[in-house]
Amino acid sequence: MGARTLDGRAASAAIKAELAQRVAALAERGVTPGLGTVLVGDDPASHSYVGGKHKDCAEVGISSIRRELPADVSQEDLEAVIDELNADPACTGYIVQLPLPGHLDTNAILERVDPAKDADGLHPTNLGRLVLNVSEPMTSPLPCTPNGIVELLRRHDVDLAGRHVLVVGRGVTVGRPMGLILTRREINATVTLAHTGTEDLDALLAQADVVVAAAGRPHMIGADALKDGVVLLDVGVSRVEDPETGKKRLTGDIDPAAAAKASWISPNPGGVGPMTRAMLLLNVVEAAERHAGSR
Ligand SMILES: Nc1nc(=O)c2c([nH]1)NC[C@@H]1CN(c3ccc(C(=O)N[C@@H](CCC(=O)O)C(=O)O)cc3)C=[N+]21
Repeated sequence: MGARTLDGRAASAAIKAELAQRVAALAERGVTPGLGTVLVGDDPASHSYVGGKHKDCAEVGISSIRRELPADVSQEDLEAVIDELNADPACTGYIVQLPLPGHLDTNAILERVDPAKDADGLHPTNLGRLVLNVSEPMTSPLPCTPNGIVELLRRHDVDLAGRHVLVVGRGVTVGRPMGLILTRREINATVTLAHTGTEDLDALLAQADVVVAAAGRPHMIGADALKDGVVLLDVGVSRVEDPETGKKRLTGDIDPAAAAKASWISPNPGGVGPMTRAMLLLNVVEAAERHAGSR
C-alpha cells in the first residue's frame, strides 16, 4: 500500500480562497492588506521565491510592495528601508528575504521590523510570545513553515494528539519553533528535537509517528529505522550534483526509499513550500484585520 500525499498545493489553494473572502471583507471596511518584500542581492532562487509570493498576493487581493537592494548594501541603508516600511501605512506586513549577505547583521535587521508588521513571525517579540504561549487567541503571527506543516496535517485529518513527532533540525525558521507549536494544548503532540549532532538518530526514528526533516542534509533520513505507517514531511532542500549527469538538482533530507514505510508523505515540490507561502498570506491578512480592529 503506497503512502498518501499531503497535498500542499490543494491545501494552499483552499486557504487562498478563504483568505480572498477575508480580504474582500476588509475592503468593505476600507482596508487593503499590503505585503512588502525586501530582497538583497541577485540570488536567482531568492528572486524566484519572492516572485511567487507576489503572485500569491495578486490572487488573494493583497497589494505588493517590492524593495530590491544591491548585494553590497550597507547596514545603514537597509535599516533605512526597514524604517520606511514600518512607517508606510500601505504596508500591513512584510518580510526580509533570508539569508542576507554575510556582512549584514541579520538579527539586528529582524529586530528592527515592527512586530505588528512581521509577516514571517520571526521577530524576537513574536517568537517570545510563542514561547510564552500568549499567541492564543491569535495576537501575533506564527512562523510560516512550522505553522504550514501543522495546517497541512490538519487539512488531511492527521491527528497529532499524543503522537511522537521527531523534528530533525534546529534552525530558527523551522526546527526550533516547530516544537513550540506542536506542543500547544490544542495540538498536544510529544516532540523530540534532533539535529546533525544527535547520536543514534535511528533509535529516535524507530519511535517516531511523524518525522519533520529540516536539517538540510541530503537523504540523512533513511528508510530502515522508520516504523511502518510513519508520516513524513521533508522540508530540507539542498542542491547536489547528480553523479550520472553532473547536473545540480534539489534533494530532500529524506531518502525517497522511505516512502515505502510511510502512510502519508509531503511531496517536494508541492508539499511544505506552498503551505509556507499560504501562511505568509495568512499572517498579512491577520495583521491587517488586527490593524482594522484597532482603529
Ligand atoms: N524571510 C524569509 N521568509 C521565508 O519564508 C523564506 C526566506 N526568507 N528565505 C528562503 C526560504 C525558502 N522559502 C520557500 C517558500 C516556498 C517555496 C515553494 O513554494 N516551493 C514550491 C516550488 C517552487 C518552484 O518550483 O519554484 C514547492 O515546494 O512546491 C520554496 C521556498 C521561503 N523562505
